[in-house]
Amino acid sequence: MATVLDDIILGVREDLEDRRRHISAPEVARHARETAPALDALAAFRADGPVKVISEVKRRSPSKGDLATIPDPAELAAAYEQGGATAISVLTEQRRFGGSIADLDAVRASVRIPLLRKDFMVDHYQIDEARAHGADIILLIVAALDDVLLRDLFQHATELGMTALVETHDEPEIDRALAVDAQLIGVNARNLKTLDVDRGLFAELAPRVPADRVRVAESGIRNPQDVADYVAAGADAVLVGEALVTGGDPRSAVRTMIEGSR
Ligand SMILES: O=C(O)c1ccccc1NCC(=O)[C@H](O)[C@H](O)COP(=O)(O)O
Repeated sequence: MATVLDDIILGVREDLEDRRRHISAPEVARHARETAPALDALAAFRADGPVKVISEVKRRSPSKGDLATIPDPAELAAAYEQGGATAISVLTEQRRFGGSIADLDAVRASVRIPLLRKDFMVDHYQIDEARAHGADIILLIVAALDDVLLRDLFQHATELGMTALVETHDEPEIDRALAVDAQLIGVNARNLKTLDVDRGLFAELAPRVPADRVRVAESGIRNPQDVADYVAAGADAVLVGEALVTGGDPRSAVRTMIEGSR
């Protein structure tokens, strides 16, 4: 039976073919190479100081439906940056998350910190697009890729000077992330096949990720206590969406999460 992740990727591939008909792959690749160099996201995550927060622009989701309208993603991202976010994640998938490449452009124009294009990457074209629109980081979901494609997309991002956030959900996926030499490794508490969230998963899996890698706890983070728990379990960074877009004061929410983890 098809999983939620399978369905999302089916739609992503259809939308990708549409865009490819409008702007050819060589053209997007040329734009990607002509764009100002990507910011060094790894350096930002490895800098001294408290936990790093990746703050997400997220309108809706398969698990929760509508979360926030976010009429001005640039304003939201600026609030995140003022609150002390290390990076901004922009969900660009349209069908299930209500995002777009236009959101990426708007956010890029409003912040100076590294930008993650959060989407379901299956093709060089999407990585070129991400770079051409100012993203510094792309997401690679191990569960969505075979080893050959994972390595190929990882190498392509690296060649463009980008950082890949390689997302895992179990031990074999961590081993696959390590096999491509991923430096930024996410453990998603949300199972993308069932949408169940397990906040205890990070603590179980983190010891398998070498300490010289940046360990990111993703999803289901509700408050500063959750962040503190993840830091105690070895997280260098957390990725937060829903709690920030629904809380009403994104700037203080980011700041409180950082302060609460000290
Ligand atoms: O959020 C979902 O329901 C979802 C479902 C299927 C695939 C991906 C999904 N989310 C993407 C993310 O990874 C999250 O937006 C991100 O980790 C933030 O999660 P949260 O803080 O729980 O909003």
